[in-house]
Amino acid sequence: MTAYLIKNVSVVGAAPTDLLIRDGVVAETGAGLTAPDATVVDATGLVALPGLVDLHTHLREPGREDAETVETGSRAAALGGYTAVCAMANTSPVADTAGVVEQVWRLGREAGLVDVQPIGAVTVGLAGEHLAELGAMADSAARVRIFSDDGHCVADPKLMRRALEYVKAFDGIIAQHAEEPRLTEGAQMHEGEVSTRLGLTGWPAVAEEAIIARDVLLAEHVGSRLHVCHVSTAGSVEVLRQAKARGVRVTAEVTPHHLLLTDARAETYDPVFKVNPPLRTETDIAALRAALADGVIDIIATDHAPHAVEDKECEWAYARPGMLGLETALSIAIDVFGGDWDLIAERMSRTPARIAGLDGHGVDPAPGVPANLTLVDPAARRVVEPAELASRSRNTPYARMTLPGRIVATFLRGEPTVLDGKAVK
Ligand SMILES: NC(=O)N[C@@H](CC(=O)O)C(=O)O
Ligand SMILES: [Zn+2]
Ligand SMILES: [Zn+2]
Repeated sequence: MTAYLIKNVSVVGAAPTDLLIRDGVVAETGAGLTAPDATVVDATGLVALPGLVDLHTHLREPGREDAETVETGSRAAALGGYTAVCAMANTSPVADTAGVVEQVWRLGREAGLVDVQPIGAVTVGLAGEHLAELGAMADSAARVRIFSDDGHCVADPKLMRRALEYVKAFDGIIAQHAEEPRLTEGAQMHEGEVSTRLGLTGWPAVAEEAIIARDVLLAEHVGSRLHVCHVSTAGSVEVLRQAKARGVRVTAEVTPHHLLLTDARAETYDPVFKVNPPLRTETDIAALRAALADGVIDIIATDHAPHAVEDKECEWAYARPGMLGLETALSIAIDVFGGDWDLIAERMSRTPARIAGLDGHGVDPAPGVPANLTLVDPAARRVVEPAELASRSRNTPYARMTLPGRIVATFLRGEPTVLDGKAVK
C-alpha cells in the first residue's frame, strides 16, 4: 500500500498542516512532516474535508444500466468528493429482498470507488401494499438500516406505522418521499404563479407538508426514526421545526437543486428542470437555506437521478423527473454557503454518516482515523460540461454554468480514487 504525504492542506478551514496517510489511516498530522517512502501531494491552497456521504443516490443497477451502473455512479461520486453513498431501492427488480440489496452491495465493493450502502424498499415492488422483507434485508450481508420507497410515497398511514414499528427493533430508519399522491395527480411542476401562466398541472406544497406532518406524528407515536427525503418547501421546514422542538426522532435532507433553482426554470420547457419534488420559489429557497444553517434540515443529499436521453430529451409532460447531482453538489454548497467549511463538513459528511451509521465515514482527518477524505480547491472555477461527466447520463441542470470549487483528490481508506482531478480507475 502506497503512503501519501499531503503537504500544506487546510483541514476543514484550519491553518495549513501536513497529513501522512499510511495503511488506510491518517498516521500523522503536523507541519513539516517528512516520509521518504510516501508520494507527496502538494495541497497548498486546498481544503481537506472528511469524505462526503450521500444519503440519497440513484445508481439504477440492476435494471437501467443504460442510465447508470453502480460503477459509473461510484466514479461520479468519487469525483464529487464522496467516499460513501446510499443507493436507493427503486431499481428493476426493486431492492426489496436480501438478494437484491446484497447484489448492489457486492457491485459496490467490486467497483471499489466509494462505499455503496444499499437502501431497502419499504413495500414489495414499491407498490405500497405489503411490507417488504425488512428483517431479512437488515440481516443480510448488506446490513440495511435505511428503508425507502423513494420515487413513491408510503401513502397508507397504517403501512407507514407498521414500517416505523418494525425497524425500531434494529434502530432502522424509514426515509419518506413525502408526496400525498391524491394531491399530485397529473402534476408537472410546482403549483403557483408560473404553473398557472404556463398552464401546467401543479404539485402543491401542501402535498409534501401534509405527509411530513402525518409522519412526524406517527414517528412520535411509535418512538421510531423518520427521515424526510428532499424537503422542498418553507411550510415543510416549519412542520419539522415544531416536531424537532418536541423531540420527535426526525431528520431531513435538502438537495442542492432545491437550494439554488426556482420554478421559473420551467419557462424554458427544458425537461432537465423537471424533478420530484418540483423546483419551488425564492421564498422556499430562503427558508431551506436558513433551515440548513440552523440545523432544522440536517443534511444535503444529492438525489442524484440519472436518466437515459430518451427519457429526458422529450416533451416536458413525458420526461421522467430527476437530475444528476453527485459531481456538482459540493460546488453548489460552496456557491450557497461560501467557505463555511465546518457547516459543509457537518451537512455533507459528519451528519449523513451518523444518520446512516456508516462507521469510519464522516470523521475529520486526525491521527488514527480511517483516511476517507477529499481535497478541494476552493479558488478554482469550472464550467459544467455534461459530456465530460463520469455519470452515464447527461441530465445536469447546471450545463455550461460556471461553478466554484474543484475536487482535486479523494481517498477511500487511504487509497486514492481521484488524483489531479481525475478518477484513478
Ligand atoms: N427525484 C426525482 O425526480 N426522481 C427520482 C425519484 C425520487 O427521488 O423521487 C428518480 O428515481 O428518478
Ligand atoms: Zn423522492
Ligand atoms: Zn430520489
